[in-house]
Amino acid sequence: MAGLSLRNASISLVDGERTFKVEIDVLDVPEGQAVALTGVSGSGKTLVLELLGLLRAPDAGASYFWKGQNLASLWSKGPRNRALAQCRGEVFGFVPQTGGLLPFLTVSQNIGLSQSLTGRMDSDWQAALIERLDLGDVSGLFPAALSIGQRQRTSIARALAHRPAFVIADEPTAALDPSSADQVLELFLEIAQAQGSGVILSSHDQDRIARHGIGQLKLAMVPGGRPLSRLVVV
Ligand SMILES: Nc1ncnc2c1ncn2[C@@H]1O[C@H](COP(=O)(O)OP(=O)(O)OP(=O)(O)O)[C@@H](O)[C@H]1O
Repeated sequence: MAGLSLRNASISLVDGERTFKVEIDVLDVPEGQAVALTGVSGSGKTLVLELLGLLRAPDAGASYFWKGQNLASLWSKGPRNRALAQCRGEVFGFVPQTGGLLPFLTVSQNIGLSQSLTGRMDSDWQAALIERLDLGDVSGLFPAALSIGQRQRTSIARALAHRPAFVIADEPTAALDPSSADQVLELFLEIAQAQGSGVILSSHDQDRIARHGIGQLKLAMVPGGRPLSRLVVV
């Protein structure tokens, strides 16, 4: 399969008295398609997105491949090694849950960041994103002066600007009203599809995901003693 292929992965968090584990037997993300991780709050959606985006190491024994490259092995030289950071920056674009914009950069500087970090400068594409995401009037403003929707659209533009193979978006519409959420999601999926990026997003809102025709992977808490969540096919 062309795309991301994760097998036999888990993430274990132990923090004093608190423990939490997510288990994933199989997770495939085809290139150029969108999938959504759903599940209740606290079921581990953000953790799995971080694992997929090389922001968090899986437990030992996981297999994680893209284009024949073993992405899981990139962690073997530590979390700050250059190959890991380079792969993360070049293959993925991120839309963090809170927007994650740098407060000291303007909208257009924030959007240009992913291009300058990867050396993929493309001012025409940057201008097209600003126009498509309706950010022209605010492109010179700093994030503090933006509405939540404008921040979210800026974050989406930044994640797409370097044309990553995959865009990872953590609850990209959670802070928006229902009609803006539908519009932003539609636009996001349309632009990602136009440039051939795969999209992996998380959402609480299974109805919205279904309405947009996005395939779903659900994280479900396993009943019983210890906090354990497992990915199930829905
Ligand atoms: N350091 C830690 N030690 C133990 N458990 C942790 C630690 N950090 C996070 N967790 C637990 O990991 C679980 C998964 O968190 P995560 O943020 O991935 O959930 P989520 O599904 O994205 O939630 P939400 O929808 O509310 O954003 C939570 O139950 C949280 O309590």
